[in-house]
Amino acid sequence: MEKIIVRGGHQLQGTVKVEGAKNAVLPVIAASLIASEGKSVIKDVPELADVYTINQVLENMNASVHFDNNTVTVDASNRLTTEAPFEYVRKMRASVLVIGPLLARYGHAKVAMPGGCAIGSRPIDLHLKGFEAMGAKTHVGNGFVELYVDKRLKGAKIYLDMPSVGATENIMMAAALAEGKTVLENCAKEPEIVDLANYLNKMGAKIVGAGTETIRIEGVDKLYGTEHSIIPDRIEAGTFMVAAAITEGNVFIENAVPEHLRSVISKLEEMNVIVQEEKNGLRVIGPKQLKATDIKTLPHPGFPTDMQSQMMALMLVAQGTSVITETVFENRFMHVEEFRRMNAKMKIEGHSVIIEGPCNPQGAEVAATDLRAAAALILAGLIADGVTRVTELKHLDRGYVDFAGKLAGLGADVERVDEHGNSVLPYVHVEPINRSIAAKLS
Ligand SMILES: CC(=O)N[C@H]1[C@@H](OP(=O)(O)OP(=O)(O)OC[C@H]2O[C@@H](n3ccc(=O)[nH]c3=O)[C@H](O)[C@@H]2O)O[C@H](CO)[C@@H](O)[C@@H]1O
Ligand SMILES: C=C(OP(=O)(O)O)C(=O)O
Repeated sequence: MEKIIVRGGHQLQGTVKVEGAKNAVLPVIAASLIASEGKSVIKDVPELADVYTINQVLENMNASVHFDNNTVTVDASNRLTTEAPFEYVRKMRASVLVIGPLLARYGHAKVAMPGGCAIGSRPIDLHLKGFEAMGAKTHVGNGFVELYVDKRLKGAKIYLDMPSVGATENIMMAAALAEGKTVLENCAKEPEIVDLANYLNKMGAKIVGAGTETIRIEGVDKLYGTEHSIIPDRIEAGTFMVAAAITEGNVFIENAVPEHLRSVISKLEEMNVIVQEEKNGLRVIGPKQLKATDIKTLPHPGFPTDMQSQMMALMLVAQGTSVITETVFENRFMHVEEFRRMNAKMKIEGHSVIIEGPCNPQGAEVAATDLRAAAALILAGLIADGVTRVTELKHLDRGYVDFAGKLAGLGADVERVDEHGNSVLPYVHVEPINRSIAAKLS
């Protein structure tokens, strides 16, 4: 079993470059299924396990997919099959994003039910309600959800009970090729929604209002392959902002987009961190003494749940009592137990965690419970006394390209090793063919 070994006590300095956003590229690749003519060329694609998974989902449906040099090319002009089996959906919930494109193009989609995961139950009822409003019939059975529509989806007025990112994306993709107009209200406003709408519009769709709470979509008859560059990953950027802050470092985070990170910047500033906007990125300077604060996770532009565990690591060493309240996912505190193994003083009360700081973090053997928890435990390791060993790196590889290598490049003592303690190449440097096989097997 591979581990990341962190020896704490190094200030981070230098420049780190942010990759394309995982949460933007997954729906964009899924949306490529909708182009019945021409190739889709997607640039600035990060080499993540999740990208390999979504590529396999598409290949399994008979689309031709090529991934090289941070560019994914999809040719979906063949006749596709319309099923996504459990082996993919189990690994990555975003696999359900193929439903919208398939249903719109073929009037049929069959996808394994995603089930719960380490951060909550994560149903897809809002996706299904949206498709049903557009005329689809839904059947759930034998672990699958199957959707049909006679002839073509019809545009509809749809109100989302909550601003779900995935439901907004799935319905927007379906509506792009539906007959007539769709008005989607109370939708998610994340930058990744805007990126997907821009991509669909380049394919020939007519979508306005993405990034606001009402999106209007005029359905078109056909969509075509196009070229698109993925926006930078605001969560990877935020994670490195915390890395700089927690180590009293001074790091330039290249490609970080300040407009995507307002809530994170504001909370870091409340904690005494200096954040400077520079050309093409953000500089973050960690203070001698961090100050406690409170955070409530919310849909964008509120504080992102995907930054919650990293901020918890920062609060361990802040002066005073901090409170984090999680409102997006029902159970995203699995990492609290792992932080406690590192001497954190934390208490869970309902949907909140109370963190008594500053503690004196101690190195320990800890297990990543989800993707962001993996990063957060490594961040805590950067300032812990002694050695921290983080296992369950399959979570980390879903969302961070060479996290250990990038931290080491900033001066951290971080190394990825195999079960014998030998240094190993990060996921990104393993030969593509082996990565692809590894993704299939894991
Ligand atoms: C690949 C991707 O982009 N993942 C992101 C996406 O996940 P995802 O799209 O799954 O997140 P959603 O915004 O849909 O989920 C938000 C909340 O709504 C609930 N819900 C959602 C859909 C539904 O049909 N019914 C329902 O009850 C979920 O259980 C959750 O409690 O947005 C999340 C919230 O910002 C991020 O943490 C994830 O990193
Ligand atoms: C929860 C996350 O992703 P996913 O929705 O793909 O599980 C995340 O990126 O932190």
